Amino acid sequence: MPTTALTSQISDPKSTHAIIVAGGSGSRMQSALPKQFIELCGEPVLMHTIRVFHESPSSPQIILALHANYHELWAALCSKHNFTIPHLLIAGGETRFHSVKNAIDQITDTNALIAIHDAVRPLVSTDIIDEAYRCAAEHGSAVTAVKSRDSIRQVTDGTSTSLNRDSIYLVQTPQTFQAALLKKAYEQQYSDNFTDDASVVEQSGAKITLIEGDHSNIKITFPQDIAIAEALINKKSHQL
Ligand SMILES: Nc1ccn([C@@H]2O[C@H](COP(=O)(O)OP(=O)(O)OP(=O)(O)O)[C@@H](O)[C@H]2O)c(=O)n1
Ligand SMILES: C[C@](O)(CO)[C@H](O)COP(=O)(O)O
Repeated sequence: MPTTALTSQISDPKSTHAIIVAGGSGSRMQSALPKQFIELCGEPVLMHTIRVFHESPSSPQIILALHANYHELWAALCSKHNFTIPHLLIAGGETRFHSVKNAIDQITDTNALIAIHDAVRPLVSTDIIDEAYRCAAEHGSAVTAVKSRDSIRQVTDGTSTSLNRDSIYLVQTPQTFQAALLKKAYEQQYSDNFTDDASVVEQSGAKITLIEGDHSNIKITFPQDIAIAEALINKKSHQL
């Protein structure tokens, strides 16, 4: 039996985890129900997002960070929609940083790969999820980003100057990291400059690797984003 050849064919499989952050209140959406629960094509935003991760070949273990006040509502919605995808439900924190930190604390395997994804980006694709795990395994990090389609100007002291848009990237999620790197970064004190996971990891001294995102992977932030997301989901389902 060619044991050497066989062993060399098996790539070092690491456990994969996906942290879905849903601990926000959605103040910019101005709706009584936080935006992660709003129905898109008949199902809450959050269920669309979790399903994509569940269906990705990387098959991550899913951790959902949700404010404790909404755990009962989530259980009721899962029952109503017959939603049975396995996931660990934990409490969200005061900010996105604190929600991520709570979730990271649940993962003990320091060799794991951890993707962090906004619950309110339901249009992520399985291809991007898998590529992010692959790239993070190789480089330590994989942060999804797209080039700006608009021209860019920077305003300083009331004067605007044109910037080279080819050097500007708009950052999305998933943001995927080797666990040891991410855990060390999240031991830092919270700062208001931490707008995403890449900024936390970068501050800890690690290099960030960008991967190609998708302009369709929108973050549902304002009321008009619901109609845009529904149109994109309908388009996607017609393509299948
Ligand atoms: N304390 C928080 C705040 C935000 N998030 C999550 O981080 C993601 C991106 O945040 P954002 O779009 O800003 O969501 P909200 O904070 O809910 O929205 P807003 O800023 O308009 O209040 C969302 O999935 C949100 O639920 C979180 O897990 N915990
Ligand atoms: C993490 C993020 O989605 C990357 O674009 C974004 O930074 C979240 O920002 P927000 O201020 O919480 O909307």
